[in-house]
Amino acid sequence: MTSTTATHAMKFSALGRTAQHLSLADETPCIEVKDMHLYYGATEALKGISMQIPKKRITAFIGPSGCGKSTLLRSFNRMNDLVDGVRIEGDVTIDGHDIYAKGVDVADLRRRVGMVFQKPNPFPKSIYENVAYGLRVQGIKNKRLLDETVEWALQSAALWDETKDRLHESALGMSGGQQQRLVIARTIAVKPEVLLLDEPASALDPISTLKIEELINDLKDRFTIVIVTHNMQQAARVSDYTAFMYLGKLLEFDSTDKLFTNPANKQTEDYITGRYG
Ligand SMILES: Nc1ncnc2c1ncn2[C@@H]1O[C@H](COP(=O)(O)OP(=O)(O)OP(=O)(O)O)[C@@H](O)[C@H]1O
Repeated sequence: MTSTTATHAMKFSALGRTAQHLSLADETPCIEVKDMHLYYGATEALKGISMQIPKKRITAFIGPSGCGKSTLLRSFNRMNDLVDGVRIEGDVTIDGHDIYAKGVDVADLRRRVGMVFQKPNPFPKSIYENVAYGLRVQGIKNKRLLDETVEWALQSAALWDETKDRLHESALGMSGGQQQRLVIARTIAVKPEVLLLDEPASALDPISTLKIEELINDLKDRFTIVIVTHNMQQAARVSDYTAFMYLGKLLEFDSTDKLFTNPANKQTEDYITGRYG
């Protein structure tokens, strides 16, 4: 560690974690992005992004407002396709499959690559029907399978104990934190491979935020997780790897321990030490 980074970057104790000694070189890639450019009309929002997001790890995207974090995240399940005037160049593959290839079933892609947004968005239905929703869309009618999957998803989302006696009550009667965990349960009920989380805790109180962070940690053995967060302490607490973006570019991507304690890039260091943002 150089004297500059020892002075200015965070210390492990400040990260609230022990060192993991992870390295991207040892990981199996899940999402591979090659020289990706994304334009909203004439505005180039992503300027040649290349990265390999590791499988069954938690990767955080950090960077100042407007640097392209959400745009990059949304390109992994083609949510940007819904925006008028978007143009994309470059390649994105997930488990080796080009997700922008002709003939890709986008609905199936979005089942495999689930997404959770900042604001909890439960459907105005019962807790049970929220979680069963994706299965019903797939045509599954077997009650036992539905019951088992709903229980599994709610257990996985650390919500079963709170909901098992009120499964048929409206999801809209839950607290914001419970609603967000319900949305995560709904997303994982269809057994996706990848979970995209776009600032999933930023609308929640500190205790609900902590529960979401614990939940993300519990899920990481089963899913590849990518999380956008404004909260650097949160990135440091929950993620294995962190990508720092700035003005549409990926400036640094490394293990979270390395990026926060010994960043290679001066702009990364300025950002994580709060000099701009
Ligand atoms: N639907 C859209 N139409 C046009 N421009 C957009 C759209 N969405 C994002 N942009 C622009 O693309 C750039 C990147 O935005 P994006 O939301 O991806 O950044 P971000 O890093 O996630 O920001 P924040 O942290 O504020 O959410 C910004 O300049 C933004 O104004």
